[in-house]
Amino acid sequence: MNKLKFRNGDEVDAIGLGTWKSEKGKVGEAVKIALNSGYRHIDCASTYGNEAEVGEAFSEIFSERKVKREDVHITSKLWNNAHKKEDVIPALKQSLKDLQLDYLDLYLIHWPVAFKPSVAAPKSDDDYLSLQEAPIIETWNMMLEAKKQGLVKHVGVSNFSIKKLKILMGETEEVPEMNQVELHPYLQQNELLKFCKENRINVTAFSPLGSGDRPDGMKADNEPSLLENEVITKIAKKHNASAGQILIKWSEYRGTGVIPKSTNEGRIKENLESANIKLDENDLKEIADLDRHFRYVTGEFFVTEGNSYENIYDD
Ligand SMILES: NC(=O)C1=CN([C@@H]2O[C@H](COP(=O)(O)OP(=O)(O)OC[C@H]3O[C@@H](n4cnc5c(N)ncnc54)[C@H](OP(=O)(O)O)[C@@H]3O)[C@@H](O)[C@H]2O)C=CC1
Ligand SMILES: CCCCCC/C=C/C=O
Repeated sequence: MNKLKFRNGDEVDAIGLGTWKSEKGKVGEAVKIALNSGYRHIDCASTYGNEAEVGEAFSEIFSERKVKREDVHITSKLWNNAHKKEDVIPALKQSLKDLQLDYLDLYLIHWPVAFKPSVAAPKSDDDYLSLQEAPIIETWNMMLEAKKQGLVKHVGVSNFSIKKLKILMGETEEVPEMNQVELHPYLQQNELLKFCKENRINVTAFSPLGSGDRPDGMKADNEPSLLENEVITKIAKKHNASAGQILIKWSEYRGTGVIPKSTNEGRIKENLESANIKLDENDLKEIADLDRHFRYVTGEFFVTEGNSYENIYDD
């Protein structure tokens, strides 16, 4: 499998397991199945509400010593209500406690959006902090402080546009090591990918299969299906593979990480096995032609009338 390399030489397997929407009562088993099947990259976040159960699974697997902690890359993310500088390290320590870990491999600022500390999901403009109350550079500096303290090995961001990366990079000496963003054939983000590559920022693709299990309130009417796209299904048939495997392999070809979510044993294993598929130039050309700038995870749930975050993505 392809690996992504950090600036200090550390590496992470391109394919990891996503855990957003993985239900309590299922997520721990999914993580254990993944680690026992060969996954060495797990994507978590405090806002997924399931880190404690993921932590139980880590504890069980690492205590068995069949998989070593140091061989697994574990990511978590700072939620939007902990951007104030005094809140960053306590939020990180809570994730470490829930995940039963001494350190994270990667900690990301989840969104370039700041809520008041008491707010989990904003309902009105009053629920946001202003840029003066929570300057992103102060949040970033605390991420770097967490790295200095050895609580995390690498730090990065998520859902950052080129414009927002440039603002951050203009004010810091240590630029993000990762940008985790939505990426799939309908949203190829070639410009962002090029910018990140030029600046040695690794990229991880989220919602690579189209995030079909989002709650209805987060879905647009008549969303296009990636898994049922006729080009993808045709290529899948040609390679005797599933549509999901083609989508995952395509991300690997582009040099990004990719973190498909599943709590189903068969699909967890199937997704990892996509590493064994080989796509040809014609497949890649046909998939490149599917780009249509379509987002599944729009960030609309952060928009309240009049707040200043209406265009999270600057596009
Ligand atoms: N940084 C950020 O802001 C974000 C990060 N993420 C991260 O990315 C991960 C993946 O994205 P997510 O939005 O969850 O969606 P995905 O694109 O990974 O899609 C998940 C859906 O696909 C199904 N599925 C999984 N494998 C297959 C397969 N081989 N064939 C058919 N269906 C399949 C899953 O069902 P089942 O479980 O039943 O298999 C689930 O319904 C998240 O879980 C999270 O870790 C996601 C969104 C935003
Ligand atoms: C309470 C969960 C809200 C999720 C918002 C979007 C983030 C998705 C995945 O990371």
